[in-house]
Amino acid sequence: MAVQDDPVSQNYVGSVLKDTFRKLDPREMIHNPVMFVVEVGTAVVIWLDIVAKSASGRSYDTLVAVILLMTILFATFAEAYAEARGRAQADFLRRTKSSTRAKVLQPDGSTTMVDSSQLTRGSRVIVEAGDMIPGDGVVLEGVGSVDESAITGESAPVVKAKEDAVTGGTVLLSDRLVLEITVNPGETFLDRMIALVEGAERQKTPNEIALSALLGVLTLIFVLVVVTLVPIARYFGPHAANITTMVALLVCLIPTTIGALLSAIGIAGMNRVSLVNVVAKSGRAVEAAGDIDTIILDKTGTITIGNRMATEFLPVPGVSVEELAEASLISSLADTTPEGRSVVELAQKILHLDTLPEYTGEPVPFSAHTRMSGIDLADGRQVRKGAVSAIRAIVQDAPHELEVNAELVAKDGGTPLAVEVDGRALGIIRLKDIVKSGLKERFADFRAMGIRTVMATGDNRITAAVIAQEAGVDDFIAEAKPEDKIALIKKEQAEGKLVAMTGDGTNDAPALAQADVGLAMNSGTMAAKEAGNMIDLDSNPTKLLDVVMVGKQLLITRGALTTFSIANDVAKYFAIIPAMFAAVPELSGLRALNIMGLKTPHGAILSALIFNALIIPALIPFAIKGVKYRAESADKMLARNIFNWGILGVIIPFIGIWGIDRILGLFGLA
Ligand SMILES: Nc1ncnc2c1ncn2[C@@H]1O[C@H](COP(=O)(O)OP(=O)(O)OP(=O)(O)O)[C@@H](O)[C@H]1O
Ligand SMILES: [K+]
Ligand SMILES: [Mg+2]
Repeated sequence: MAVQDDPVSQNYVGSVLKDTFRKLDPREMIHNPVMFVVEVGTAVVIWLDIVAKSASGRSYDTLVAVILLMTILFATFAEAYAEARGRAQADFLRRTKSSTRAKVLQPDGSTTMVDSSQLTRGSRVIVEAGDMIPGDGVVLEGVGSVDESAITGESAPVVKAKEDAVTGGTVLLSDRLVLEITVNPGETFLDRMIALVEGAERQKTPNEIALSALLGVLTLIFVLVVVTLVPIARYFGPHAANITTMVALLVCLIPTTIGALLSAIGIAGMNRVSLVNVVAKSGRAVEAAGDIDTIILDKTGTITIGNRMATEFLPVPGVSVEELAEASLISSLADTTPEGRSVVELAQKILHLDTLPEYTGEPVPFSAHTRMSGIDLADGRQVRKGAVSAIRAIVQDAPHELEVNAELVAKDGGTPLAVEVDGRALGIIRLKDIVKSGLKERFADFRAMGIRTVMATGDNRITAAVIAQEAGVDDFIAEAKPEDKIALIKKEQAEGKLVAMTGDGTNDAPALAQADVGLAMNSGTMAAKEAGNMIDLDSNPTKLLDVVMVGKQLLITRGALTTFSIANDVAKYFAIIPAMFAAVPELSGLRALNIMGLKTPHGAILSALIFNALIIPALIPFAIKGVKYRAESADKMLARNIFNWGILGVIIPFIGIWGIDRILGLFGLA
């Protein structure tokens, strides 16, 4: 799903403008202490210096009031614009959703047609090839391929079988499924997702609250500084203590730049996550992603490409390839995993079978706990395939060659599956594991940022070691059951680290909930999606790496603009203080501070104030797009950003204020 380049099209201009003014409401503004002080200051200037002394009609006071008003409007605009972009993305998602007719299965087996909006949790529906899936649910019966491109933008169809989750709005391409609807109207996954992207549930994140509080304290200190300056200025003559000038000084000194952009930066961070097709359930999750110390990735599907294909049968002595192939085929007849299907295909090829043979029996599905799958045939035979250690535990005296062949496969980075019938090991199936391209570079980037990558796999040690080495992860754990993954997360967290992980199965749900950032796959089970704090609509596990990047960028953007904002105020201090007291002979020493050579006190104050206002819209693009950054350690990044944004933050206003002063001079205002 590609969101158009500039989602804030003409439709949004009206709402952005309306919101810009609506946000002036002091009851809303109070949540932003810095801008609230500006608003109060503006009201004071308008009241005392313009309304009360309206006869005088001094253009200086009026100009200051207008610039102050613009400063506040730029701030409310930044937030309104960021929100509108989020809404535009939400509308885009909503357009992909449409109402359909659903075939509801009645208890007596008959079907009735109802509108999809009438389906409730527990409704059972039948979906046939070509039908749109009428709501979020799970598959009860059948196997079919589903086109999820409306949701994910991914054109390759996804196979859905019993217990898989399906999403309303996607289309069944083949076969027939019986579904159980899992949500009530208005609560579908898409509904909730849209509400989230729309920012309806947006709350300030802990870091944002901490930074706002800090900015609030800083503002309070400057209010005290300026208030105590009033009697001093009065002493030197009433002119210097003009209320308008005092308010202008205050507004220049308090961190208005970051105060104006803080909220927009947070909203834009969530928007950027949704631009990579990930829905974050909270801004907090995006922020946590930026602070991650350890990333836990599973092997199959994340580090290696998802469908491991069977490529070879390696029988033990005394067993023919055909015999092993047949046992493998039988063990996989009921196995709907990509591994199972590829075993069936390879066996069919070797046995020259065009159609599948019929066997009756009780299927034993694969589970990450038993690490095997198979079938209990009606004739009494028990056929199993699975991880070599799991099979070894249920056979008598496995021949030495089983181990030798398993190692052969593992050392090649493949997954060996052992096959047994009634306690007799027949041989090994080689599943090919292919490491995804480009991962090594990404893991190197993370290492440079000080983030550790750990692969957690249910596979054997040797395969795990080979794949870990090839992919370039920092560490791995092998033969891990789901609870081992949780234990690993808890261990890292106990050391004070923030952990991110990705997963798709019901098995992964507890680990997703335990992790600080749990990215669930949209193709995964509902349990996993409920447990995670982010959902990847493309179901691409490597997306976690993008999410961490977006989180980092959010934190750096906030840090950079905070540094810039505070550095900026230094220059404004040098512009205003000498100008304020320029007419006082006793303070002629202050003239040395007038390094910009500003001509008149009013000109200096207006220039500083205009610069202070204009820097806000000038930085909106950085707030929305995020500042540029590269993969490096947190320390280096901090140092570089303080240098760039801090030094620039001091220099730029000197140039800007000087320039504005010259322009005002042309109009006789300075
Ligand atoms: N369909 C299957 N039938 C039988 N055994 C399987 C099947 N799929 C996997 N296995 C075996 O069970 C082991 C554990 O599977 P599990 O899904 O826990 O881990 P994995 O797929 O190897 O790696 P990851 O933890 O990264 O998903 C696999 O390594 C493999 O040996
Ligand atoms: K300021
Ligand atoms: Mg697996």
